[in-house]
Amino acid sequence: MTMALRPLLVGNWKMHGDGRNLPIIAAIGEAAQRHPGVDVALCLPATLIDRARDACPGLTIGGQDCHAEPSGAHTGDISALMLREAGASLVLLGHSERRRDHHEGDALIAAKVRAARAAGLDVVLCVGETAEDHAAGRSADVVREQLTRSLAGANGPGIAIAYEPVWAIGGDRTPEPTEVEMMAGLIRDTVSGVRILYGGSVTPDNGAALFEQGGIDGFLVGRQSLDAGAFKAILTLMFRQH
Ligand SMILES: O=C[C@H](O)COP(=O)(O)O
Repeated sequence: MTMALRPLLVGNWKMHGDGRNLPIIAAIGEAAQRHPGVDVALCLPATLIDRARDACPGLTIGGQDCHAEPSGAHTGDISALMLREAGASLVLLGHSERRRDHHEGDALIAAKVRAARAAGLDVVLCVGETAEDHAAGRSADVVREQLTRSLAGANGPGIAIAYEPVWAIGGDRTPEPTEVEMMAGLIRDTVSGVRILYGGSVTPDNGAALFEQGGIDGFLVGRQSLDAGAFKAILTLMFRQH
């Protein structure tokens, strides 16, 4: 029998937000307290982590990337230990925007996963195929390979996998819930004991069907996490269905 895992809702603010947006974070923190059956996290720009931690002690705060080394001559980078010290307890790794903008490959991402776990951070590892791979019917192969190479054996409750088809991010297109369910099954068969999230253009409108039929444990939400009302609506639909 498969044990039900606690639902997890993660917001990713990407390179958005400054001190003026702390009230949004506080509103999300309050909503999270009212929905104790769902774990809620916000992955923020590093500049906001300590202020968000102070403003919302109950909310899980995450970073959006970390270096594979604990310290060193790496101008502009941030280590997992630094994120932890600032107040983060999880980190997103392998997001397709990091793979695209910084040419991150699976071996580097695996090293970052190891560094994050060694620093005591939970990890949300992002995987997903491009539009080209999707059109060619290679989604399952691509995701299986990314999982195997980027995780390098890491598994268990400190890891969540976000299935984010690259072609669904930042637009208004999502896969059918049945397609998400198939990929969630593949991920579950490849890695044990992890929570599985779907990410890519999630909204309060499409979230219910994806959550109900997608075989997932939650969402990784981009744009709609910058809008406290929309993010709370997604949280509410997960809570209702749990
Ligand atoms: O990390 C979040 C994803 O890239 C999804 O972003 P989006 O919800 O704006 O499409």
